[in-house]
Amino acid sequence: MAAVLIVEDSKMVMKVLKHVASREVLEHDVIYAQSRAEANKQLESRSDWLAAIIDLNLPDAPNGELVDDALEKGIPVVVLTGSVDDEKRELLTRKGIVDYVLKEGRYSYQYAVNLINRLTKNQSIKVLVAEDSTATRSYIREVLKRNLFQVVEASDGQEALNAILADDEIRLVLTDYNMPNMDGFELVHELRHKHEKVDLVIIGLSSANESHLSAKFIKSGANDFLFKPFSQEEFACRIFQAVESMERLEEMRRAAYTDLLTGVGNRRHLIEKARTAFAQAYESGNPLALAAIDIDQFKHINDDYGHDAGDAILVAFAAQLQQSFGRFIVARTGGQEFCILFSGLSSEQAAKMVDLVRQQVENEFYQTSVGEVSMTFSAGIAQLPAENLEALMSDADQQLQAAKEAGRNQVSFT
Ligand SMILES: Nc1nc2c(ncn2[C@@H]2O[C@H](COP(=O)(O)OP(=O)(O)OP(=O)(O)O)[C@@H](O)[C@H]2O)c(=O)[nH]1
Repeated sequence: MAAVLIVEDSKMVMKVLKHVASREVLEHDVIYAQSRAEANKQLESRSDWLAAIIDLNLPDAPNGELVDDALEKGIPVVVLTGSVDDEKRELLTRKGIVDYVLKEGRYSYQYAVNLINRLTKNQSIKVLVAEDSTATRSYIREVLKRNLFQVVEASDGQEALNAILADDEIRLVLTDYNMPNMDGFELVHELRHKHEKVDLVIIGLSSANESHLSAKFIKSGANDFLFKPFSQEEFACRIFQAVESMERLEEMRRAAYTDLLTGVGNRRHLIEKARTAFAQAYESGNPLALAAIDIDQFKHINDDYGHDAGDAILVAFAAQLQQSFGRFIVARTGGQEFCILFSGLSSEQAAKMVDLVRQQVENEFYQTSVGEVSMTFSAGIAQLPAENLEALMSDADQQLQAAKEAGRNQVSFT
């Protein structure tokens, strides 16, 4: 667990910071100090610092000396300051801090702490900078690195395109317009053939005297644009805003495709995945099977042990399916019904795998708040050819009914 240092001499401000940090910074050790001497002792005691929030004026460091100490150690710093003017802003930017926050009340402390969480997430975001000017590229790289992003660089559009096609982890692209081999618009066009706005955020860079380019960037498919030259402050704000909206969309998409109770995929997830799996199976001639799985006599379980116990069993069973069939597509498609899409397997091969889990389940007890409960399930499995997912599901359902009618706790397949 990396550490975050918070240094503030005012007891009242520290109280607010502690309150906010204890609620918001959950992934790190948060260490507090009230002076430069105390903070430096802490800084010496370990080396895994993620970042620091430091008051610019401390009794034993009245001119930001502790900010310099931390920056010298390569620790990203968010500065707390009582006032700011152009001169101070310029000085702080030159020092290479992440950001400064005016001590204006609760919201500003919340903002400072949020920046720590932003830095944490930035560590796993890869950004590609496509820019032919070495000076601008290295300026952008420095600002991105200061904010803990991973940075990949390209000096023209073609190089950028190749890098992105070869690396799925690139989530954000900053692209200049004027570049050799392929310009920024062409790059955006090419990228939008493959990546939607939520998968890959693109920000165009254009000079203020070419203001028409900004709208053209957006029309070509960029998410946003920035006029050059930009201040570090503006740049970071725009990047954060773009990344946060990507994360929000991602979260919405995840929620739309996830079953709320069990956390496995829902019917929509299955339908979405099946579309690609069907196309691949028909193209390659590889087999594809679908299992419809239904817990036996689930109504009795609810009646005998209560709805909460029923829910606990659904959660545990879904986790078991996910663990056993994680490399395939697992979805909860109804109350006590689950489906598994087996790409590359015939229904006979899938049936063997499902039957192993069936045997495991019949010999197991599930922990619930009212004690241990045992259960069984039945499964029906069908395979291609089928016209579409609905037809395959209907074939699998017929097999499931056959398994139920034959006495439950068994697997039937075509
Ligand atoms: N606890 C709980 N129960 C649910 C949920 N969704 C559906 N059920 C219950 O699942 C039961 C399904 O009952 P039936 O369709 O009669 O099927 P069954 O009792 O499993 O019987 P067979 O399928 O014939 O073996 C109903 O009692 C539903 O209320 C859920 O999210 N949580």
